[in-house]
Amino acid sequence: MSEYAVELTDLSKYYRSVEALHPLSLNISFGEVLGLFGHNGAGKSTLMKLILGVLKPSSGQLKVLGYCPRTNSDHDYRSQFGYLPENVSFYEHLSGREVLRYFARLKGHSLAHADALLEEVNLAHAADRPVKTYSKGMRQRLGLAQAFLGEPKILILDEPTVGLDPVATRDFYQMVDRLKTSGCAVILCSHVLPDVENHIDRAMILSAGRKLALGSLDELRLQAKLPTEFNVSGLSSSELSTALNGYQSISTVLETTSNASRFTVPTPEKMIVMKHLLANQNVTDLQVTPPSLEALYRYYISDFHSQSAESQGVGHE
Ligand SMILES: Nc1ncnc2c1ncn2[C@@H]1O[C@H](COP(=O)(O)OP(=O)(O)OP(=O)(O)O)[C@@H](O)[C@H]1O
Repeated sequence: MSEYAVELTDLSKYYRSVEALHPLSLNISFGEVLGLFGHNGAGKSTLMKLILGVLKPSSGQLKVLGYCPRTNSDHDYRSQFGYLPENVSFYEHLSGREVLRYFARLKGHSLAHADALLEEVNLAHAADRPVKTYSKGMRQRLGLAQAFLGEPKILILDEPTVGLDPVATRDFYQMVDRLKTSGCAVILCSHVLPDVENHIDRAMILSAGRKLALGSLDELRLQAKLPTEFNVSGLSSSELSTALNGYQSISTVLETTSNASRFTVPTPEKMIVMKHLLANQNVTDLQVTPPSLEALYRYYISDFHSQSAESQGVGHE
């Protein structure tokens, strides 16, 4: 068994003259969930298809579960992959159970596991109805059950929560958390950033095929130096200034009412500001929110675009 589930060394992909993936090096560990983010056309699907072995790299090296996914067609190797494409489609006249059992046979997994998964994605009640009668969310749940078949060692999910209701979304993330605990490496691509935030170990942001950021959210927060937001209740704005004991000079007020304020402070000063506020007996509520994944995403993307514009002389006299 190799040390990493996925190992990329200077991997690139061109479609004729279009550089869809600039040379990228990246290791993904077993039991790690990597969030893959980027605007439309950033190269996310290209990267996922390279890892699946569907596309041939233009240059560089790639190992998945220790082997090159394009040259290893061994059945036991392939059956360790789980994949949910962006647009799931199934044989419409088959029932959900028939579809899932069909995939279970293809992958060499037990039919009992297929039936258990139908329960897990909450489709048991519709398992024997033709897929053509399924709603969008039900089709997506069937797609997820197909991807989760056979406890994969590498799971690649392209927009997994599209069409899912909030309960199904929560159940989905519980399944991801469980697979992660069992040592599965997960690559999760989503545009619904607030949902993903609590379930990934690292985030990678791509733009025009280039890696703009890679790291845990804490690492990216440190790197981006984005401020932390505070919501304080129980103090007027002048009482807040006194409570902050001099730190009001580094804070930026976003909103204030007669007895509540929303403001930001530089993240390295977060603890000291919290201590001052907690020591104040008039404070009735305090919420501290670190920069969200969405804020980080916006930061890295706009930073990249402003650098590109600068290098092309856009926006300058
Ligand atoms: N088969 C193809 N032939 C030519 N160019 C392609 C092909 N597939 C993708 N591209 C180009 O490669 C780049 C990356 O596309 P890719 O599909 O990987 O982006 P993506 O990040 O998955 O986008 P989305 O969020 O819209 O799914 C884009 O410029 C796209 O136009």
